[in-house]
Amino acid sequence: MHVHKALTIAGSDSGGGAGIQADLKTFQELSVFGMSALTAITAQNTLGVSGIFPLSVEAVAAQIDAVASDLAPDAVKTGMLFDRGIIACVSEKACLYGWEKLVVDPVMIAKGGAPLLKAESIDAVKTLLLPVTYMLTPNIPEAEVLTGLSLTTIEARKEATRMLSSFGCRYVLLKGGHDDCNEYSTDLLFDGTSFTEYVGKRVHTQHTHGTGCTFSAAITAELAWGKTPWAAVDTAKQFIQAAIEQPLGIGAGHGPTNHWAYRGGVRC
Ligand SMILES: Nc1ncnc2c1ncn2[C@@H]1O[C@H](COP(=O)(O)OP(=O)(O)O)[C@@H](O)[C@H]1O
Ligand SMILES: Cc1ncc(COP(=O)(O)OP(=O)(O)O)c(N)n1
Repeated sequence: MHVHKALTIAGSDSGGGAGIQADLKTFQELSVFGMSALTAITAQNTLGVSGIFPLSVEAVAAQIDAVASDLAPDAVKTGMLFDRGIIACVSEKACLYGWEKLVVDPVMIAKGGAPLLKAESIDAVKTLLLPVTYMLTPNIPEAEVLTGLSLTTIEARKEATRMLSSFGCRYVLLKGGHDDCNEYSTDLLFDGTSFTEYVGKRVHTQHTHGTGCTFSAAITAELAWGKTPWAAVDTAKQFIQAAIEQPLGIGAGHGPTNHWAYRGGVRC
């Protein structure tokens, strides 16, 4: 049996809906062996983030080295990286270990407003991380911060993906979840030449905590299986659509998505 393996470098969400927890649940659901390097611990639930405790660069580097030197991930993803030191460390390790399939979800701000990336580190994302990125998966506000453009039209979004691609990443997937007034939630994949749209019916729900983490983890899992970027995004889109359409309804605030839904639902 060939075991497909993926590594997530991200923060812990104690509430289990986003971060490392969402990534590992998604890997498991897609039959990928999940491994992790924690960047920070957050005290978090469906009502918001009440504490952030970053780990040292040494701690992050040691986890990555332990995994990469022995377990050779087929694909790697990043989530909350918090500061420039951790971004620089991930960039160095990507070069050192020759990661070809590095998915970067440029997590900046949690839905409740808590900053998960220091504002002064945004430049490091562009200069250190994007040149080693295989697929970048920004949401609309993150793409606006990275490009300085206002992304209210489809033409502006295409322009933003072109600009992001010029920073060095191979593929850019601009997510449409924040396009709230639209009946559909459409994601745009740019391969350096052409665009592919992934369209999902918008679900009117407050249970969207961790959508970005779950979506990028599903893409990473499919890449670990050796799927093309287009096929990986297609499966991930089905995964996240099911996870949003069949919420668990737990917690008093923005509840998590349902990581069991794509596979057929929760055990009763
Ligand atoms: N309400 C929704 N209905 C359907 N799909 C959604 C909804 N919200 C987000 N998505 C999808 O979830 C994925 C994550 O997108 P998004 O929520 O924009 O990311 P993030 O969590 O990083 O802000 C995308 O495929 C997006 O289209
Ligand atoms: C530890 C941690 N990492 C990332 C996020 C953000 O996740 P995301 O998928 O963008 O979901 P929302 O925060 O937007 O619901 C997080 N909250 N915590």
